[in-house]
Amino acid sequence: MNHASLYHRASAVQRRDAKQIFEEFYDIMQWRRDGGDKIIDVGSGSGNVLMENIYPLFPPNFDEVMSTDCSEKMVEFARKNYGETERAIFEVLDIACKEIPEHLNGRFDHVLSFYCLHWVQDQRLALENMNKLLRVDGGDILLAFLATNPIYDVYLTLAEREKWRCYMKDTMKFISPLHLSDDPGAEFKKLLDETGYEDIAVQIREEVFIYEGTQKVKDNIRAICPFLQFMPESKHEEFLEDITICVDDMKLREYDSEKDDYNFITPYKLVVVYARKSVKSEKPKSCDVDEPNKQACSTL
Ligand SMILES: C[S@@+](CC[C@H](N)C(=O)[O-])C[C@H]1O[C@@H](n2cnc3c(N)ncnc32)[C@H](O)[C@@H]1O
Ligand SMILES: CC(C)=CCC/C(C)=C/CC/C(C)=C/C(=O)O
Repeated sequence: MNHASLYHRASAVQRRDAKQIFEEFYDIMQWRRDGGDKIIDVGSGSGNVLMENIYPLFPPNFDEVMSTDCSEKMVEFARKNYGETERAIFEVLDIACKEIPEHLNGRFDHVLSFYCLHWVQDQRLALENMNKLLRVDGGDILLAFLATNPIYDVYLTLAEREKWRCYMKDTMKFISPLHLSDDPGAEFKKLLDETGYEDIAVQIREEVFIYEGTQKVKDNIRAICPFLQFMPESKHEEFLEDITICVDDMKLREYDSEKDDYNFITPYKLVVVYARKSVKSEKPKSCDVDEPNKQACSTL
């Protein structure tokens, strides 16, 4: 995704969900007693959700928030628009990178990520990297991302059509890894169990968002659709029009006679995750503890 200014204007559902979830989980997050919390946001995009909707909700004595994204254009846009905000820093970070940059290892108390992980095919690696970002003695993650969304079914339909097929190769690469899962919650919980987390809460929320007006839904799709970059700009409007017709075929488009326009009903499944970094207590190295039935030290 690189359309920072488009996304900045067309991200209402993302703003709504991120704010609601952060407010909901605020009290169970492990804020430091002495303040000084370091927070990283993964996949911040244009920065508006983090800086305008989440930042004002941080505890007053937090130390720093790092806004990150794999897209240099997004990070540049966020830094340009929010770079003067105190205690806010901006860095490029691909959460599915092979190795977390050394200066980020074990630096943070909290990892946040909203509407990003459905863009990441290797979610196991992403969770492993998030774990490395957290300080060695603990920390927590708060995530929200899509399991399913009707836009993915639209992509799969249009990718079969002769006129769009050549622009929509590797369609599955741009669809949430959990979109076709029978049990997205169990699948993701298993990943968390296997990547060093505990006190895990995974919820699959059935949500609905209504885009009022054809232009509004096209703007939102234009902001996030990964296939437009592969086709000439002269075909964009036709592609977007075909999407709205496909949505109509799915019975998700409703005519509003008062406005002489359409509303677009979007039922989606949102994965909401809270978890804490597992902190293995150091087992005593000594074997001189005289306890009954104590196993031989070799098995410590
Ligand atoms: C839909 S935007 C979400 C932006 C913001 N978090 C929000 O809630 O609106 C998804 C962002 O995730 C970024 N992204 C996708 N894959 C990523 C990855 N592997 N590492 C970091 N960011 C990634 C995209 O560049 C894009 O800016
Ligand atoms: C009815 C219908 C298909 C509406 C389009 C909904 C829409 C714009 C979904 C975007 C989902 C998505 C990938 C969001 C994101 O990553 O922020």
